[in-house]
Amino acid sequence: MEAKHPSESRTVLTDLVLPGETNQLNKLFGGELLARMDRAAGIAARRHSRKISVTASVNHVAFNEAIPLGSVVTVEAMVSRAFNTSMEVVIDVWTEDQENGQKTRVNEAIYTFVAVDEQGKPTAIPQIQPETKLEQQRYDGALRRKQLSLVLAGKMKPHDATELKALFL
Ligand SMILES: CC(=O)SCCNC(=O)CCNC(=O)[C@H](O)C(C)(C)COP(=O)(O)OP(=O)(O)OC[C@H]1O[C@@H](n2cnc3c(N)ncnc32)[C@H](O)[C@@H]1OP(=O)(O)O
Repeated sequence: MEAKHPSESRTVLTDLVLPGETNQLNKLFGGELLARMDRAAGIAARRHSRKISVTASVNHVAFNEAIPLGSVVTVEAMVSRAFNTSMEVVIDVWTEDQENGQKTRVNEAIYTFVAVDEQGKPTAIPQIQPETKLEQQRYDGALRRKQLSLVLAGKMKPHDATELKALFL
């Protein structure tokens, strides 16, 4: 399988924050944002793998800034690294000043998707070749994050997490 670039999976969803999607403070519900991020990340994973792709893990979410009612919110997702059957997808969330168009990065998240066949069995995917400096940084950190996620899920022994150990030794 030929390697692909992160930009080939780039997925951008832009939508408003409507009244039914906010809490008592008129800010966007965290769960609504998680759903938007999952949708964008799922499309990005499918664009990379061209296979059915399921969410295996939400590895990191930071709600850095609340998003007010009426905001224009852009969710941008891109595969940062592909392993055998799994992919790390990095998601950036932006709001847009509707007067001057200036964008502010308000949230970020990292999800893991797994490509599966019609029976739900994990299946091989193309590798990825980063092109930009940011893509290279995200690629380089992805194995460490994968190992952390697997250790936390009880699917890897801490002793086997070589990348994680390298941080401390
Ligand atoms: C788009 C959606 O929202 S889909 C709906 C929500 N998601 C789901 O319903 C998924 C339900 N879960 C599943 O179907 C299964 O658990 C799967 C397909 C995700 C994984 O199946 P498993 O039997 O655990 O497969 P397996 O152990 O072979 O792991 C497959 C890959 O996922 C990786 N993986 C599994 N769990 C995790 C985790 N918690 N964190 C990071 N990576 C993980 C493995 O390391 C492996 O990666 P690799 O092949 O690239 O090295």
